[in-house]
Parts: sequence; C-alpha cells; structure tokens
Amino acid sequence: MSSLLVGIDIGTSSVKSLIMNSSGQIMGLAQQEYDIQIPKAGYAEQDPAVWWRLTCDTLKQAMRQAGAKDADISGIGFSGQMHGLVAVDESGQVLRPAIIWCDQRTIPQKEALESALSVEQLGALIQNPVATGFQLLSLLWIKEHEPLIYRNIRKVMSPKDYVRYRMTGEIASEMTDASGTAAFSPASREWSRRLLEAVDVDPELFPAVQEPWKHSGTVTRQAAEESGLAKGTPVVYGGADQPMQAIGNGIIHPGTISCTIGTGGQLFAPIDAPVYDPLLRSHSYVHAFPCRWYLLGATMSAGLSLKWLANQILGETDYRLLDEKASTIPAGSEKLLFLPYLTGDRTPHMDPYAKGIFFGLTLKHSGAHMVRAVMEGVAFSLRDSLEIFHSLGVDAKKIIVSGGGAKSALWSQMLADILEQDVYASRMTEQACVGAALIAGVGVGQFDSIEQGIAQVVQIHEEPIRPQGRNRDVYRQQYEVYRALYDANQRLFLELESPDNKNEGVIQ
Ligand SMILES: Nc1ncnc2c1ncn2[C@@H]1O[C@H](COP(=O)(O)OP(=O)(O)O)[C@@H](O)[C@H]1O
Ligand SMILES: O=C(CO)[C@@H](O)[C@H](O)COP(=O)(O)O
Repeated sequence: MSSLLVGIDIGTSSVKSLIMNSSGQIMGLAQQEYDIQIPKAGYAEQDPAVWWRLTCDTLKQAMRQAGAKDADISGIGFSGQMHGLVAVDESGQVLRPAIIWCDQRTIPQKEALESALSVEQLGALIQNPVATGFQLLSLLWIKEHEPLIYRNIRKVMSPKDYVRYRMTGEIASEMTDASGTAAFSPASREWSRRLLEAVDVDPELFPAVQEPWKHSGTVTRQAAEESGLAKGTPVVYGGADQPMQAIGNGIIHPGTISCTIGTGGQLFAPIDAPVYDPLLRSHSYVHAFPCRWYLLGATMSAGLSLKWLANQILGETDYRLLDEKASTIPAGSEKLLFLPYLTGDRTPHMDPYAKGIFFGLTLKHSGAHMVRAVMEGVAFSLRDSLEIFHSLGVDAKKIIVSGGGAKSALWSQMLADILEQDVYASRMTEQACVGAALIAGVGVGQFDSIEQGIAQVVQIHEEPIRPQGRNRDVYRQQYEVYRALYDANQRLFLELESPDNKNEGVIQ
C-alpha cells in the first residue's frame, strides 16, 4: 500500500523535495539551486518554469534515493517563498518573470498606497503593513509600467501555487500565502475587496482561497510524465514557507516560537486571535492550523547577508570554514557591528531605503571579525522582532531554531545569547518540507489531524542551547549601539536615494 509522503519547498535559493514515511523518517531528499535574476538594481526575479523543471528533477532524484516507485507516494504537499507574484494569461501561460519578495522596485507604489491609506486604515483592511516585493504592489507596478502585460493577466499566484498548478492543472490560492500578498485580510480570511477597490484592481485576478491541508486535485498525465510521479497522486494545497516550517517544528500553539535563518530571517509566534501590531512593524497572518494566526517579524537579508559577505567580499563559499573562523573571534566582534539592511528592512523599520552598515571598523578587524559581526547583526535584527512580540504581550516560552543558519552551532549559540533565552534545535532537517509532507498526510487521511501528525513525526532536541552569561552581557551593550545605528542614519539612507543624488555608478 502506498504510504510515502512528499514535501516540496520552493525556496528563494533552491527547490527541495523530500520523501518521508508516516513516522517522519526521511527516505529521500534532493535540492537544486537557482539564482535570483537582477535585471536592474533593486529588481529580484525568478523564472517560474525553472521552479517547475527543478521540482521535477528533485522529485526524480529523491525517489531514486528513497528507492521508491511512483505508486509508493500517497500524497504531496507544498511550501514556498512568500509574497511573490506570478501572472498568467487566459491559457495559464506565464506572462513575465516572477517578481519575488526581495524585489524593491515598488517603493513608489508603497508610498502612494501609504499616502492614500493611514496606518489605522491599513490595519483595519489587511492588519498588515505593505512592503516592497509584496504581490499587490508588484501587480500595481506592472499596471503602471507594463500595461500590455497587465491587460492580459487573468490570474495572479504565489510561487508555490504556480508549481502546484503545473502539477494539478488547478489555479488556486490558500490562506497562508494569500495572507502575505497585501491584498488579503487575515482577520476575515478573505481577499480585501475594499482595498482592491481603493487601488482599482479587479478582485477576480485573485484565485479562490482554500485551507492548506485540503485536497487540491491530483497529478495530471503531463505532470506525471515530467516528474516521474504517478498520474492521479493526491495533492494538497500546502502553505507559505513560514507556517510550513512551523508545522515541521511542531509549532502550532501560542507560547512556542520559531526562529529561522534562511535567505531571509524570521521570528514566528502562533496566536489564537488575529491580533496585530497597531504600528504595523510586524506581520499578522493566517497559520496552517485551524483557527490560528501568527505574528511574523521579518529580516530581509539574514543568511543572504552572510552569503553576500562570503561570495562577493571574501571569495569563500564554505560556510563551515567561515564558522570556524568566526569562532576564533570574541563575542561582540571587538566592537564591530553590522546592520543587515542590504535589501532594505522590514521588521522593525519597514524601510526599503535602509542600507547595510559595518560600523566600528579599525585596523585590528579581519575578515573573520566581519563574518562574526554579520552573524551577530542578523541575530540583533531577530531580537528587534522579539521585542515587538513582547510589547504585544506575546509569550516566548520556548524558541526553536531552524533554516540553513541553524546548521551553524555558533549562530545558534548567538541566538541564545542575543535573544537571552534557551533555544532548541530540531533533530530533523528541512522542516518546511517536513511540514508540507505532514499536511499532505493529513489531507490524504494518513494522520487524523495536524496534532497527531506532529506527535508522530516531529522530534526536537530535549537539551536546549543555553545563553552564556558573559556573551549575553557583551551583546546587551552591543544591542544598544545596534539600535541607535538605524536612527542615526535613517535620514542619510533617504539622502542616498534622493533623485538629486548624481551617483549612478557610471565609470568614466
Ligand atoms: N553551515 C552553515 N553555517 C552558517 N550558515 C549557513 C550554513 N549553511 C547554510 N548557512 C546559511 O543558510 C542560508 C541558506 O538557508 P536555507 O534555509 O537553505 O535557505 P532558503 O530556504 O532561503 O533557500 C545561506 O545563505 C547561509 O547564510
Ligand atoms: O519573506 C518571507 C517571510 O515574510 C520569507 O518567508 C520568504 O518567503 C523567504 O524565505 P526563505 O526562502 O528565505 O526561507
């Protein structure tokens, strides 16, 4: 009898396909990387056809690794990078490259929307801030700059919804990814027709919204040929990467928090009512668990900051080696600080103009100091999110760390020291894929409920990583300077981007 579950994560840097059994044993795991295309400074695009092709490749690899036949797969679930825009025409053809979450071209659309609607009005309509790279703003950009394409758009989709459409032929959205489009009200769990009316966008462009664990169709004949899956294999809607990762870590009830360092960094706290920050410094979205929402603090460039330093500045690609080097530097990087705003900031400043800064450089600082300072800067940024959660009365009894950055013992220790709390690591790997496979198991009836699936699959280390007293004290002081750095530079960030600034990087 078929009983293997598949979880596919359409990440920012790669697609991962995972095959597990009902006890959570990973039987096969394959990953294929892709780049972010930057056709112009501030743009970030990807080709949806590449997502689909590499999904098929990784599925075949994972099945080979698992020694599984197509008939062994009982259900498929998806996880995916959030906020992005895939636009398709009447016949379901992609009209232009996807504009993804870290794209920053929509500063004018963001500012126009924010001057038309107050923070209070946005809070009432969508309970969230709008940020560059969010689907609705990207759609407004196409409307303004590519009117011929805009006219042909029949539906817009989030990245993983497009890949699922290629697999099943059905165009649909689900609550968790709809939440991150800026066109959806998580509190009322429906597209915000009032907001769409206010920006003159046809609500019909947005697909019907489903629950993540529900059956969304089956693998089509063509998808079967391309992916090696069996035609007719059941597929569930799946969810955005943050809630899927939370499910894969067993985080469904208030009190336990997920802390992720992937390309971006996120702090995620389940809540049992759609509470939101009245200052809109963090996000409030629908969770992939019945009647639950979550608060999300987002760092735009987390792992991406380290990747930038490693690849573009130090010419080193081995993260383990960088870890080793950073371990030789004392906590606080001998007073070197890094502000990780390489692609602007979301939480807490929601400022697309913000820039990265190394602050405090002296002759004694080496590449290893810079690596450590980058890791610390990312952890400080996640602490900013924790401070906001505390201010909203959200309890963090337990913090579970994951994402590529959590593979580093040093980075995980820094999180404990800087968040000033025990943090727990998972015994599993690729929790977003695990979450996607788990809800597929719920959808096909292999688990009675998400809770039962979690009890059967998820394993967290019992021993926490504890804050180290001396480091904590150093970081407490360093955090004060970190906080002040943005305030001291906010005006200068704006000045750099002013239309009067003639510095356009042209070589004479
Ligand atoms: N051993 C390691 N030490 C430190 N950082 C690491 C290590 N391995 C991966 N990373 C970080 O994790 C990031 C990738 O995380 P991942 O969760 O795989 O990304 P995504 O899901 O966004 O595609 C890299 O950019 C890197 O900064
Ligand atoms: O932007 C957010 C959440 O707001 C991320 O969840 C993105 O979806 C990217 O995630 P990674 O690919 O960095 O894991």
